[in-house]
Amino acid sequence: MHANTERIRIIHVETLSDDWYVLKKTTFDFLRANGTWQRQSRETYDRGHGSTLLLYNLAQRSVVLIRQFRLPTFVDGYPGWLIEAPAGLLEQASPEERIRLEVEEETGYRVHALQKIFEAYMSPGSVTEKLYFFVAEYEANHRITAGGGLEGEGEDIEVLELRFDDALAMIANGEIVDGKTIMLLQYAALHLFR
Ligand SMILES: Nc1nc2c(ncn2[C@@H]2O[C@H](COP(=O)(O)OP(=O)(O)O[C@H]3O[C@H](CO)[C@@H](O)[C@H](O)[C@@H]3O)[C@@H](O)[C@H]2O)c(=O)[nH]1
Ligand SMILES: [Mg+2]
Repeated sequence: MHANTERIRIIHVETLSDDWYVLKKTTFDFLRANGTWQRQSRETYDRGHGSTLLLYNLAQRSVVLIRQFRLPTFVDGYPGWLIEAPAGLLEQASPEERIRLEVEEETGYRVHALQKIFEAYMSPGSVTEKLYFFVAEYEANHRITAGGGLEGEGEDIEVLELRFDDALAMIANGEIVDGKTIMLLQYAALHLFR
């Protein structure tokens, strides 16, 4: 088989929207496994990469999550308030640097030792974004502000400290429907709270 890059020839890139983030339509020739070329076009939405982190406390068997309004889920017919792990877009910073700032801004907790666990494309058919996943232990006295996010950016974030078993049950009963948060809680069930 041909090297992967030899199987793709970009023909044309059109910017459909360039406002807050960038939506492009790319036409390309694709060499199929059977050796024939096929012309295709796909839209890609580029909002940069992001990072997310689960704060957990083993002794208390608890985690810290946030609740915030997410318009895309609202326009899809969901009530709109999602329970999530804190997360943020990288904006030129490193994933680790960014998540420390973001967790503090959103939850009020200062992050001490953190551990990178994996990276994942969250919606690879349409969105270019890759998310960097971290976990970190927290203690009550690591909380240095109320958190809540940046009012000037429209953020109005509620901080939730939950029993880990309740958080897991909320995946099963549909109260937690955010992909990154489900991945972090399941990682915690497999590797942290045993
Ligand atoms: N004006 C305007 N502001 C926007 C728009 N889209 C996002 N913002 C603002 O941009 C900021 C982004 O906040 P972050 O905390 O950096 O990112 P996030 O929205 O929490 O995203 C995180 O979670 C996502 C969902 O899982 C991830 O996709 C993303 O990578 C990141 O980790 C927020 O203040 C948000 O209101 C927009 O279209 N217009
Ligand atoms: Mg955020």
